[in-house]
Amino acid sequence: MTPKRCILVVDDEPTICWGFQRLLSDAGHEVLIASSAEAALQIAHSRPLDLILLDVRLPGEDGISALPQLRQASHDAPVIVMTAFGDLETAVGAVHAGACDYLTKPFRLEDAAQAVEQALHAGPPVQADERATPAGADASLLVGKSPAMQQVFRQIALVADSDLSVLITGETGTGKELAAAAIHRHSRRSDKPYLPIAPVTLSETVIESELFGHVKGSFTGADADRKGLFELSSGGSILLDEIGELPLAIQAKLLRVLEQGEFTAVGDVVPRKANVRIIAATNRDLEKAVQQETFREDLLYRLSAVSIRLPPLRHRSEDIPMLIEYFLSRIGYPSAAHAIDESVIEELQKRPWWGNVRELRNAVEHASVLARGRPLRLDDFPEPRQGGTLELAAGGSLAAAVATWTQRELSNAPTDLRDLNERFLSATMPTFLRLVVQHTEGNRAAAAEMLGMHRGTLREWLKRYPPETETTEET
Ligand SMILES: Nc1ncnc2c1ncn2[C@@H]1O[C@H](COP(=O)(O)OP(=O)(O)OP(=O)(O)O)[C@@H](O)[C@H]1O
Repeated sequence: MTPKRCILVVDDEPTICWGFQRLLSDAGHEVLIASSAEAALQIAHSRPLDLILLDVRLPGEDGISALPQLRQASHDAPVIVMTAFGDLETAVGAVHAGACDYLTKPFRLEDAAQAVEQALHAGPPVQADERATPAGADASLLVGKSPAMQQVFRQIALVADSDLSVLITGETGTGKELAAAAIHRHSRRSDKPYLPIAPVTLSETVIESELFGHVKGSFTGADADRKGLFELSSGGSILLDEIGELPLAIQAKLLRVLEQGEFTAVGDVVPRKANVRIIAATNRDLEKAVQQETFREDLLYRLSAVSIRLPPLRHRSEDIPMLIEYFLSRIGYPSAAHAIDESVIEELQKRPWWGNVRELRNAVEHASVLARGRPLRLDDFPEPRQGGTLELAAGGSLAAAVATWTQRELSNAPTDLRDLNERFLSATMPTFLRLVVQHTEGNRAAAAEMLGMHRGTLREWLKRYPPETETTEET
């Protein structure tokens, strides 16, 4: 059992203070309460503290700006910051100012108790970071206020400054690439290169040379030495998107980078040092890929030292109003904050958004073109992606189904039909591709051959129109 410690709770909400008082004194600790940063500072100056739980919103000085003084006055006692409605910038700001953890309200008491125990047992306190938190460039903001996104912000903030590799998982369009960029932006490597790369778009032979470079004469056409991405991003971070699609031979080389911090360029014998933080992203179930022997278990183990899961939009529909406003203001829509009625938002919140935030962004942009500055109506929005199917009535022909779909779309969108082709493909391709790949028992190479296309093209299509069920990698 932890020896008795002195814990200061700084919050102006009596219920929170009361909750902590009970929880922590039941665990045998002494609990002090302060309802403002100023009062907390007085206490910190007057007696030794083992831990501070600090709210962000306080009546006078706010928690984040008081944090450095509080740490100084308490001789670097660990601080856990608490906030309602934190965004990523607040979470990162708290960690940079020296917080050891970050709790978003409302939190479960068990989670708070766990954070307290971890903080009390943690090693030497983190040093405050002098860097100002860089404000995210508009298009790189990770927007959300749902508890699930708050967890994501917390994880990003806690992991950003370390050099650990991070695995980001989540369905297509959930913001994995944005999360990876945010990790780099808030890390100590932020002034060094950040190179996102999706090996899936490259042919297998090119991937190795792209990642690790090659020496002159190592293959036909290699008429000069060429640096790979690992060298070009030296000191920075690399995002390996669609990591689940990486060929096994390259997986082995990547494992070497992770384990030994070195790699060898194609055609070279001398190993080179890698100073790159690896962030990987996937929408595939890598555990399943390990079972199917298309992904190395040791690599998965290595990559997922920290893993962040981005929740699908349908599980956090409370983020939809904020995201709509954000996308509207990004395109400069007039009165973005009031451009859409509550009842329309409620209808949009009921949709499944299989393409997640990307689908929502496209839908908002589509609706804004139709609405031309007036408030957005539900019929300005494209039809939801119905898991990608065209409904074929019993006995009906494919042509009849296509005709019904097309007529409906044409009448729904009287003024803007620029993305009609894309919507047709989104409605049909996921089913088409799923059945073709199922037919070849998951063998994408065979599926590509059957369709008379390059494997890379099929990969692109599968990425763009993901089938609803998983397929296995080519053999
Ligand atoms: N939380 C968010 N806030 C703002 N924009 C978002 C958010 N999540 C996603 N987006 C936007 O949605 C689009 C898709 O995001 P992103 O490319 O990061 O998704 P992804 O999960 O990497 O998708 P994929 O697996 O298909 O590569 C981008 O335009 C991105 O800006």
